[in-house]
Amino acid sequence: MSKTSVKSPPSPPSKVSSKSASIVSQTKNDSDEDEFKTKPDFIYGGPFIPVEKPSPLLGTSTPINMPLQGTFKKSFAYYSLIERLPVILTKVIDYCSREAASIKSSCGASDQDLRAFIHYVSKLKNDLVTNKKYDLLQVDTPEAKKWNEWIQAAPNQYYFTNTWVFSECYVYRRLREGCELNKTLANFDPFQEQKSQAFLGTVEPMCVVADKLVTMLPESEKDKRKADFITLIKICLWANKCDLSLSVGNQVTLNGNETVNSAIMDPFQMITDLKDKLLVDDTAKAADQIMTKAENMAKAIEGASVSIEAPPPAADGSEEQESPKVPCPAKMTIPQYVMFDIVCDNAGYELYADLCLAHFLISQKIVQKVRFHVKKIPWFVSDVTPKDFRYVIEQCRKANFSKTVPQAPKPDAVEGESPPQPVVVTADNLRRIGDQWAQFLEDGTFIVMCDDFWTSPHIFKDMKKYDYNLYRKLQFAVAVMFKGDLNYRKLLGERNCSSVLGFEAALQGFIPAPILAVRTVKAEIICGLPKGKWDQITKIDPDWMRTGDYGVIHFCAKAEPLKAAERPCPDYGDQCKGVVCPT
Ligand SMILES: O=P(O)(O)OC[C@@]1(O)O[C@H](CO)[C@@H](O)[C@@H]1O
Repeated sequence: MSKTSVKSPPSPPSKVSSKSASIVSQTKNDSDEDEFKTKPDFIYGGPFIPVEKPSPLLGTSTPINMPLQGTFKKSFAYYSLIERLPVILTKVIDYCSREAASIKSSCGASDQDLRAFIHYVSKLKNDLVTNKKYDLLQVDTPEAKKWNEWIQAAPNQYYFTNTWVFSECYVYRRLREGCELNKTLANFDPFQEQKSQAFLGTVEPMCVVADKLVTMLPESEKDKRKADFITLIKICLWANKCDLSLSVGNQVTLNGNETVNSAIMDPFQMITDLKDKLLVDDTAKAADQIMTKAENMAKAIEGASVSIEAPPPAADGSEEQESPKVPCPAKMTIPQYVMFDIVCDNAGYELYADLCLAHFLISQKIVQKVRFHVKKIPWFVSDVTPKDFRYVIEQCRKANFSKTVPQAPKPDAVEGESPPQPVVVTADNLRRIGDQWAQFLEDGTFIVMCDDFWTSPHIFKDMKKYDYNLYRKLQFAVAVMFKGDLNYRKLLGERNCSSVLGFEAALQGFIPAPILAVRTVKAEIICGLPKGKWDQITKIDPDWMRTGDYGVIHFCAKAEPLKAAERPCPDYGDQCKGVVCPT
């Protein structure tokens, strides 16, 4: 393991690609790529002599066991900070200038409001590319105060030399602050338009999936149920290719941006086609163990509800009964429902795939509820917010699509045999399942949650420390599925662990419930590979970890047992009326 120091002094990053050079050159004119010449802050009476400071950046990739950070110039973290994130911010500025009229009218914002926002984002971008020290947040909310505490407690408060995940999350949090500081823009989502466009570009595969999903919904026998469960997890996996932050806001299609009018875009075919790109496949284990655990949990809940929900008649024999008992979440050791949790990633087609899996789990009566964890604020361009969640369901309900693809005659067709029927894809089933999802949302079968923790910079092994309540909530789930690359990085602690390290060890103790990690590989961090696999793929394509072309599905069945909580329940606190609560 390298002993590289990560607490280096700040300096502007030294190397930029041609694409982002213009961004950096606004504030930087270093001619030497590897040395930084900076001006001293002030010299009494003397000339301003360039002073050589050692570069805090290193011309290497991330050493094993080091945190991912912009310090390492051959890493994707560095590339992302110097190239992707500035382009994403530039696109926000361009969008606000181009669409100023419509933004102003939909938000009720003035010219001045929008100008102030653009100015804020420009400064943010400039601070990022010149590796300035983080500014504290200015808004006065409890959540912003916490952010300021985290910033001040960070061992390194500079964009390139702090961990990549902290700097990226900080940028998206600041982008939000740019809106919060202007009342009229408080609900403005600068990525809304990109997300809507992305949705509309994937209606065809949605229709194909809907047509198949409806055949998977009627309660089926065990083997078919397991096979369908596995298929839907894989649909969820490859849906993670649709990520607008990786493409810096450009639209992505499932089949690599190819527009093929002569064929149907079939996500089920993709599962077969990409079989060799799935590097870890724990789906069979996950399906078996989740179904068994869910069954056992359902029995335990049934047993417990007899004793909790049916209080004995009043002692004096009167009709009056005690009020229904509410189990205290802090003391509860058996959940109230069999629940499957999804920590969502991208909106649009990826969320659609998650909803299909959720629908299947409910229809097969494997679980009783599905909780979707989404982001409270716009995040990493395409991450799901509560508004995006409603949008996807509403769009499915009113989708309109029809495509007919003639089929080529079979090569061995005999004379006079009628040609094969054309394949017709419509949105009929898509609308049906959309209606059902709206109903699930209304009756509480689907629950949307947006805890602040998901938009914090913390890795998941620290969840207990920073948000014990959320950790406790996750413990009630039969399993938690974490979607996407960013969640994967947070699961593995944003550390470049050995690629052969087992998934359970890589989680570093974060196992509130059995964990299913479903992610296409878009950053240089991975675990659970067979020995030699990493070298083998790297020889074929040195950039394979940045493309999203490969995938992993890990499952860790082991979980921390659900015991009475160490702390009082924050939901009820002093007002607790729970049967098991001692107060
Ligand atoms: O979480 P997702 O949508 O699968 O991927 C997010 C992503 O595109 O952005 C992050 C860096 O900006 C990386 O983790 C990854 O490349």
